[in-house]
Amino acid sequence: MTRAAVLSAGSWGTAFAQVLADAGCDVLLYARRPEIADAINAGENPAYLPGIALPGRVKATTEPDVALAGADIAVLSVPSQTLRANLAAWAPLIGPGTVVVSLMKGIELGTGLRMSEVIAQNAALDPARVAVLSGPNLAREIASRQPAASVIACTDEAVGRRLQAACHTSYFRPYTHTDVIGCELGGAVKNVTALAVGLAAGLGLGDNAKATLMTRGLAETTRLGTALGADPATFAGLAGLGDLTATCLSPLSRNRTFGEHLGRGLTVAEATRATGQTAEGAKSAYSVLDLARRHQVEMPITEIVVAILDGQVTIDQAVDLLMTRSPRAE
Ligand SMILES: NC(=O)c1ccc[n+]([C@@H]2O[C@H](COP(=O)([O-])OP(=O)(O)OC[C@H]3O[C@@H](n4cnc5c(N)ncnc54)[C@H](O)[C@@H]3O)[C@@H](O)[C@H]2O)c1
Ligand SMILES: O=P(O)(O)OC[C@H](O)CO
Repeated sequence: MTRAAVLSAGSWGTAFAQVLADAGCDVLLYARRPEIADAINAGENPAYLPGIALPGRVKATTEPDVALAGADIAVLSVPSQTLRANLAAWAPLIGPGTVVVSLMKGIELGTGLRMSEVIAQNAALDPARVAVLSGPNLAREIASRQPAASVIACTDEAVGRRLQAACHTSYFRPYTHTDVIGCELGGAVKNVTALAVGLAAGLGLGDNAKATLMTRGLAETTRLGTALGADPATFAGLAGLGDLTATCLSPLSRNRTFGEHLGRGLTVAEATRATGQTAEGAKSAYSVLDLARRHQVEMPITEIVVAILDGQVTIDQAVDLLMTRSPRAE
């Protein structure tokens, strides 16, 4: 039987632990707080997924070494900006035969690194042993066993197929891919676009405005991805358009919700508190913009999101700035 360790027990880590268990894996979930580990061992994670009965095959521990000992697969699911610090403790515990899977959708501030790059560098792993799972995967829907598909990207196709088998269930359909760069960028940048769509919703703008932000957001994501070596076709797939659609349209999305709070007039601190869980786009907007500038890629929506987060422009001014950009061909 495949042994999977999942670190940590937030919304997506817990939901994906259930997917792995339903697919037949033996799963040990690492939780930082003992009360969360105890609750999971009693069959629920009320802090993150209240009302979801977890399968008995999902067990929890507060000891990362216990979770990782003998694991065939180590799944990492923490806020992106905390990954490096977490890896300082976890990397020495990852066994030589373990394959690492990133569930995270963010770009590291300061370095511009994708999460798989942070893992490969800090755990000294061959990139062929590091995979990424990304797609339209709202944790609450998946925890409720509603149908969803996703992409497992790994440069080693055989590793990708092994992981695919380890998490394929009647309600979760993973596809394989080899474009790790494209899948990771699709997941990280859609959070910034969803934040912009949330801003538009909070401001009371209509569906034309939201559709425009989504389409032009995907265009700027594709430009950045292509400049960084991704296959532009990836952005039309589940890890691109698929995830963008789910995140921008769903009230379950924390990034969209965060933007909506800002659009209704809350400050960044207030919107962060009101959202409660990780809204990666609030940080990744900065690292994505930094990457874009380094590669001379124009990303007007990301640029405006950063200007709003920094308080340099009001949301009304932002709409004006986007609408009065010089006319061009699509
Ligand atoms: N929730 C979703 O629907 C979903 C779906 C797909 C991808 N993701 C991605 O998965 C990653 C994790 O998201 P999530 O929804 O599980 O987040 P979450 O806020 O629900 O949980 C975060 C988890 O990380 C742990 N953690 C470890 N170190 C931490 C630290 N220093 N500060 C704060 N928390 C720390 C927390 O204890 C918690 O278990 C993100 O990159 C997110 O974009 C989330
Ligand atoms: O809740 P969000 O905004 O972090 O989005 C969750 C997932 O990434 C959707 O695929």
